[in-house]
Amino acid sequence: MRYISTRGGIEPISFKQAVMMGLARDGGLLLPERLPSIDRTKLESWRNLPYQYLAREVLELFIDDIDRLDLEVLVENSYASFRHPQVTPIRKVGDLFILELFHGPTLAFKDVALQLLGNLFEYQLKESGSFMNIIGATSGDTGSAAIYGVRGKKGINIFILHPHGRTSRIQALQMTTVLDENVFNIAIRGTFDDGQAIVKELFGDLEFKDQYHLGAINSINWARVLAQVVYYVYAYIKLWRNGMDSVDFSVPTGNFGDIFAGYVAKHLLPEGCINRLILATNENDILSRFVNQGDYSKSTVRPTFSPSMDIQIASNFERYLYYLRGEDPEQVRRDMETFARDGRLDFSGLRDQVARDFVSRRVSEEETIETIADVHREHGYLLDPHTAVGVRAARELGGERPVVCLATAHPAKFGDAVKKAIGTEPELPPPLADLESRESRCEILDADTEKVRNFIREHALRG
Ligand SMILES: Cc1ncc(COP(=O)(O)O)c(C=O)c1O
Ligand SMILES: N[C@@H](CCOP(=O)(O)O)C(=O)O
Repeated sequence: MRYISTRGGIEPISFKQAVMMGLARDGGLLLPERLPSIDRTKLESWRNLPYQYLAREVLELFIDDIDRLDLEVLVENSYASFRHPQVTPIRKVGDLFILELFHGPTLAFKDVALQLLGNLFEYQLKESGSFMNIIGATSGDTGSAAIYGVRGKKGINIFILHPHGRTSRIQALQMTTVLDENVFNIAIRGTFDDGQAIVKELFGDLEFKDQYHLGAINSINWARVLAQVVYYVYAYIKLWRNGMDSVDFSVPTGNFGDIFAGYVAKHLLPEGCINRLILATNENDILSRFVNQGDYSKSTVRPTFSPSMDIQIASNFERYLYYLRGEDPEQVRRDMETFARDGRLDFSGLRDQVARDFVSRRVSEEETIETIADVHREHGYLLDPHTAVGVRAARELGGERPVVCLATAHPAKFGDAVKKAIGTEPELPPPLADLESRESRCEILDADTEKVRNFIREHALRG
C-alpha cells in the first residue's frame, strides 16, 4: 500500500515513511492511495477474533512494509497497558450501545492510537539508529496520551502545546506532572486552533523539519486515524454476532479524526454494515453547519463543557474533502487556499453528497449537562461531557437501527461538568487519584511560532 497527499505534491510513499513524515511535505495530509474493503467471507473469518488479532488483520490491509510478526508484537505491546481485556468493550445503556474507549493509560480514546504510534516510532528509530523531536498540539487529551506513548523512550523528545487555562484541570495535570527528561509541556496563550496552526507551520518549514527530524502525534499522522478504524470494526462485529446486521455510529467530533476513521471503516466493511455516521458537535459547530447547511465557515472558539472539542479548524476535514472532491488534489489545494484566505468555503451545492456520508447535530451546553444527568438518573451510567454530546445527538437522530455511541473519555477527567449535572464530582480512578499532589513542570508562551520554535531549538535532540 502506498500513501499519497491530499494536495498531490509528493511521490507515493510507504506506510513507514508516512508515519515518519507526519504532515505531507506539500502541506497536505497523507491517505492510502486506495481505501481497502473486505468481503463477507473475510468478515466471517474475523468473527471471533480478540481485539489485538483483529487489529493486526485490519492494520495489515494498510501496511505492507512491517513484518507480520513484528506487527503482532507492536500491537500486543500497545494494548497490554489497557485496563480492560477487551480493550474497547461495549455496554448497553438503555437503547444505546456505548463503546468505551477510555480504558487506556490516560483514560481517553486517544490512547488507542497513541500507544501504537509511540511503539511504531520506537521500532523505526531502532531500525534507523536515528532520533526525533515530536511536536504536537492538544485541546487536552491527545497531549497526555502522546506523552504516555513516548515518555522515557530513547531517541525521542516530545513538545506538546496546550491552550493555557482552556483544558480541564485534570487534563493539564496529566500532562504537566510527567517529569521525564524527554517531555516538554508548553501552555500557549491561545486556543487549540492556534497551537495546531503553529505545529503545521513548523512542519511546513522543511529545513527546520529535516534538521530536527520532526515527528507528528496529532491525527495529522495517518497511523493515528488507522488505529482508530479498528474499534469501529470490532464494535460492528460484536453487534453483528448478536444479530444486528447494520448499525449507526454516533461520534463526538472536534478535529474530525475519529469520525474520519469511521468513514474509512464504513468503506472497509461490506456495504450496509455501517449505516449512518452521526457527527455530533458541541457549540463549536463548524462541522454541523457544514453537514446541515453546506457552510464551512470559521467563527471564534467558545469554551464549553467539552473542552477537547473546542475546535473550529478541523484538520482531518481535508481528508474527507479529498473524497468529496472526487479525489482531485488540485481542487483540494485550491479549497484549502481559499479557506486560509477567507475563513469560509461554501458546499451548499454538495449537500446531497455529504448527506450520504453523515448526519449531524449541534448539542448545546444545556443539552450536554441535561444528557449527563438524564442518563445517570435513568441508567446509573455516568457519561463524560464529550460522550454526552454524542449520546444526545444519537437520541435525537437515531433511527431504526442500533446506535453505537463512542465514549471518548472517562467522566473523572471532567469533574466540573459532571458536578453540574449530578451534583457531585466523580471519584478519581487510580491513574488520576494523586495528580494534584504531584510536582508539575510547564513553560507558558505566547501563541507565537517563533517563540515556540526557539524553545524547541533550545531543548531538541540533535544528530
Ligand atoms: C474526549 C474527546 N472526545 C472527542 C474528541 C473529538 O475527536 P476528533 O478530534 O477526532 O474529532 C476529542 C478530541 O478532539 C476528545 O478529546
Ligand atoms: N481533542 C484533541 C484535539 C487534537 O486532535 P487530534 O485529532 O490531533 O488528536 C485533543 O484532545 O488534543
